[in-house]
Amino acid sequence: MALAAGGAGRSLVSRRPPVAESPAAAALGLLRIPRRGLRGWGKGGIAAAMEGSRTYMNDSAEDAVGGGEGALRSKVDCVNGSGLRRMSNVGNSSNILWHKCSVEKADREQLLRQKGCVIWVTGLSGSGKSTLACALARGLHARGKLTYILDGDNVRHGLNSDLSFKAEDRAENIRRMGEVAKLFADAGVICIASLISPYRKDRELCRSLLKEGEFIEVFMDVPLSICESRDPKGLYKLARAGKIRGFTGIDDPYEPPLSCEIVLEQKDGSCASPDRLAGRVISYLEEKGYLSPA
Ligand SMILES: Nc1ncnc2c1ncn2[C@@H]1O[C@H](COP(=O)(O)OS(=O)(=O)O)[C@@H](OP(=O)(O)O)[C@H]1O
Ligand SMILES: Nc1ncnc2c1ncn2[C@@H]1O[C@H](COP(=O)(O)OP(=O)(O)O)[C@@H](O)[C@H]1O
Repeated sequence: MALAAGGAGRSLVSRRPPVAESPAAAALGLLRIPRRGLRGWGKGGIAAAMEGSRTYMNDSAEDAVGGGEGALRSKVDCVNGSGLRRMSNVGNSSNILWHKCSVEKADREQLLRQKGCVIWVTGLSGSGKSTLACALARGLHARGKLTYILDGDNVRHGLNSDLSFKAEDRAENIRRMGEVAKLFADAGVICIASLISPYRKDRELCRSLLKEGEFIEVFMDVPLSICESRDPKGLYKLARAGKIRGFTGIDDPYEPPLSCEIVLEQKDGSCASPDRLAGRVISYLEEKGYLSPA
């Protein structure tokens, strides 16, 4: 339960032992719970401190105030900011509170004996993204690693079914995929996101959601002529006939990465098998330590 300062904050103060404010904590908008105990702080002063610092108390802070040795450690945690947190305004969401849990990414990674990350596969339609994603999932599964594929086509069947292929909808499609992929990585899963993601800035935005090294961009570097000759869904044919407008590579741009972690090149007469391509990505993961526990 998160209690807001003001009305709810005041009622908390009147029910609970009081909390002190230090200048540094005030500057950070945090409240400090003193080691020596919680007696002797006037209700009015506490309420003023809470209002002044726009600080809020969550469950763990309330538990910490409950007393005992264990609680003292929790109180120190509160000082460090794990118990007391600031309300945020994010986008159109106001007064929201990040709730932290003591079971964290590293714990899940220990359990799974791997590191959560995002393998972002980008390329033209027909470049082999989905095929690579499957080969990769198979290869990693065989090694006992937990993966999940977020395929552009598939996610457009549900979560992203409200989005078209115009530029702003593609951007939103990619942003949502990036956010979902980030959640999977946080779960400790090796998330394979496979979508055209044609615009550089949208891919960069997704990269920026993750920690350094956790976003592994794989470019399916396959010439349009090969993709078009494959045309497994007949979409290029329809696009050339003007029956699909804004088709990537035909009348909508694809911006290849300027620098990315892995380039899987396929040229006429030198197409490595999907398993071989997947093997290159697996070797990269091994080298970077993603297949071992945190
Ligand atoms: N206009 C247009 N341009 C490109 N692709 C189109 C279009 N219309 C439908 N399709 C089909 O949708 C699949 C691409 O979806 P994505 O979510 O990966 O696209 S994007 O990242 O938002 O650009 C893509 O799948 P893949 O062939 O697997 O890439 C196509 O089958
Ligand atoms: N490495 C490869 N070598 C030869 N053909 C491939 C390879 N990878 C994929 N393909 C073929 O190319 C076509 C498009 O592959 P797909 O994975 O659906 O591409 P995308 O998801 O990028 O649209 C399919 O017919 C698939 O069998």
